[in-house]
Amino acid sequence: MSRSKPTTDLKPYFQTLEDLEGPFNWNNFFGNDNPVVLDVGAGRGLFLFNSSGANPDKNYLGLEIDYREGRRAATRLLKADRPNARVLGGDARIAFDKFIPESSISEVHVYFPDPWWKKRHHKRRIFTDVFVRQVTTALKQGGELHFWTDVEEYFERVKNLMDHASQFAHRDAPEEKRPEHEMDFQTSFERKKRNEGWKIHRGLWELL
Ligand SMILES: C[S@@+](CC[C@H](N)C(=O)[O-])C[C@H]1O[C@@H](n2cnc3c(N)ncnc32)[C@H](O)[C@@H]1O
Repeated sequence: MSRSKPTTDLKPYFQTLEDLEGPFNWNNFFGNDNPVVLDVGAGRGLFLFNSSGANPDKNYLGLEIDYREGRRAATRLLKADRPNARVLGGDARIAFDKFIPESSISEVHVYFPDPWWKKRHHKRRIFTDVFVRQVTTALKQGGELHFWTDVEEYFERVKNLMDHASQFAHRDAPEEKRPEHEMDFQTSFERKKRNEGWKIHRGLWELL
């Protein structure tokens, strides 16, 4: 993982938690009051890129602990001139704790988080009971939590956590379609995993 300093020419598309002070004021951050969507572990930013283009009336913020990946995602957004999308370098768990105001987020998306296969490493997974509490605090009423993974055991664990989160209602995830174009997958990992033939488990919950 690369934690080297960001190149400043990517500002404001890429900034790090160290560069900023929390909690954010979204109007100052994005320059408008449009709904804010978070992508936790944004990777190379395909979701940010496609969704910010398709929904110019929403603001997108990717949280990415690997600065090199985050810069790559931000470069894509800079080249496409997407004023409604940004990447924040740093640990999403710290971002939720210190930077994201309560009841201010419309959607949280978690796509293919690192599975940390070994049981003794499961505590390093991003999606834990603490994370559910952080997302509950961050989301507005009616806000959505999207979670996709190819790891069945991780999905079952998340379903179990969400079954116990009484503030959330389970909703049907959108129907799975195979995009015609390789750039139209939801994320780079979706493209990779589906091309390898893996089944994708998809969950959607709404904050009541
Ligand atoms: C397997 S990749 C998936 C990337 C992307 N969501 C996709 O579907 O293509 C998981 C990503 O989560 C990032 N990540 C892991 N832990 C994180 C954390 N605590 N905060 C922010 N990003 C994290 C990793 O650096 C990596 O880019």
